Amino acid sequence: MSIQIFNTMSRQKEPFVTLEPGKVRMYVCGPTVYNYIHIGNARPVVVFDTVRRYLEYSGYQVSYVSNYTDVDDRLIRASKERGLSVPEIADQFIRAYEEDTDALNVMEATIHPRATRTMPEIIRFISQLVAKGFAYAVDGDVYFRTRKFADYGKLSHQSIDDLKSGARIEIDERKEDPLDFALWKKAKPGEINWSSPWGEGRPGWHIECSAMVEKYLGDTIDIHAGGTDLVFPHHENEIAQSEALHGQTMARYWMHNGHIQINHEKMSKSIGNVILVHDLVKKYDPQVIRFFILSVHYRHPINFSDELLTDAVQAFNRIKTAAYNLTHRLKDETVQKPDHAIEKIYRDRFAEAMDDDFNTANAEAVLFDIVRDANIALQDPDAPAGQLLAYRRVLYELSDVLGLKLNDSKAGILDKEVEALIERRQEARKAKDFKLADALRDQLSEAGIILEDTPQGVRWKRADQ
Ligand SMILES: Nc1ncnc2c1ncn2[C@@H]1O[C@H](COP(=O)(O)OP(=O)(O)OP(=O)(O)O)[C@@H](O)[C@H]1O
Ligand SMILES: [Zn+2]
Repeated sequence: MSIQIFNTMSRQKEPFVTLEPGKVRMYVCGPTVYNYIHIGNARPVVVFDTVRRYLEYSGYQVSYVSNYTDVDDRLIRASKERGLSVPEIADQFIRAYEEDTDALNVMEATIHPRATRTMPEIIRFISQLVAKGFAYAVDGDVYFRTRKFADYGKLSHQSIDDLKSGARIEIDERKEDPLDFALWKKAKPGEINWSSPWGEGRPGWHIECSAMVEKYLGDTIDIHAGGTDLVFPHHENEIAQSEALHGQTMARYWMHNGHIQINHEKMSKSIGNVILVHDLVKKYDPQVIRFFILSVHYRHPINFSDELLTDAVQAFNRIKTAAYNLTHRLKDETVQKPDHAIEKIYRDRFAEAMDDDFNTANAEAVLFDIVRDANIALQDPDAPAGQLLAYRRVLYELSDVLGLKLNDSKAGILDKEVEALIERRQEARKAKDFKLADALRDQLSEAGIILEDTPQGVRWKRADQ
């Protein structure tokens, strides 16, 4: 079977066929860099990094572009509040983004363009839209003439008239039509700005992406991706701008990840219900966070809870422990030849899961199949080394495709994870949820952690120390 991708445009899975054989051009809408990223923002980063890794594993050469939106209203507001310039704020949070995504083992993008460094291309793009009659300038602003683009609404499956009646659109006297959206915004006094044929100003958010896609990947690309909140209006507007100008399909496959929610509400900076990656990595191994994000199919929502993360600690620990035990058992072996037939079984199952619209939940289940079978073999003192070596190799290989690092120099659970589990157990006891408290004690004991309740609090040690 070939790779199948669920395309938001057609609302169905389609066989993946690239524009150019063996090559993938992929663009993922990146963060607006005015704050730390939360676990919701981390989801598209991890998911599409995994898509990229799997495409490369399958033999494609991938050009992966992900932008930084480094100027917009929120950056301007943050700059005023903190008395720093917009580029200073952007630099700070680009660094923070790099740190967080490095921790999550996200591969470096082929190119990470910044909107503010793409200004000549953005201005030229807008000028060409004006020249073609798809945009008009009013008093220093420039708007896109939405109704002139006949396919508007095709990605979000809405007609222009539905949009008009349903939309929360501010009435703006200067626009010809309420559906028109800004390509260029006139600068307010003292605001950061760039010179343009329409005066000093800055670009709208949507046009940045159209210009960066065109500059770095071309008029038609293979995959365009982001969170599902970007379908409308962001991606709809990108399509309108790019297809109006180029007269050809902007992207062949549109992929959108579901949201991470808290209490069934989207995690979002504007609501304030966020859990920052920056904070979460202090409590959990970043590999566990990545494992957790991939444990659900990317299109499904995830209702975030500490409980899910502590389950992930436990589950990921089983994989690391098996990897450690295999390495330990094989360390005196001189046999170099793995049992290829065994490797193939799991590789095929893994490919079947990932070919089916990147079903990482099923792909992780294949890792657990390996762990289960390897643990059985490890119990057998006569298990052939070639078999154990195959388990070890395929476990590492497939974990690596998911971007999961199995550091087997030290088996098991990290100190900070033990502390997170203990903290949760204390909370459970305070809430008189003794069932959960006991379950957490069992979970820790399975991971080789012994708890001792003392008048000074909980002490813990490792069984093997
Ligand atoms: N709760 C979430 N779950 C999954 N993806 C999300 C979530 N919130 C934002 N995203 C995605 O994160 C990426 C970065 O977007 P951006 O920096 O513009 O965040 P944002 O939309 O401003 O976040 P917020 O909603 O918190 O303000 C986008 O692809 C967006 O779809
Ligand atoms: Zn975009």
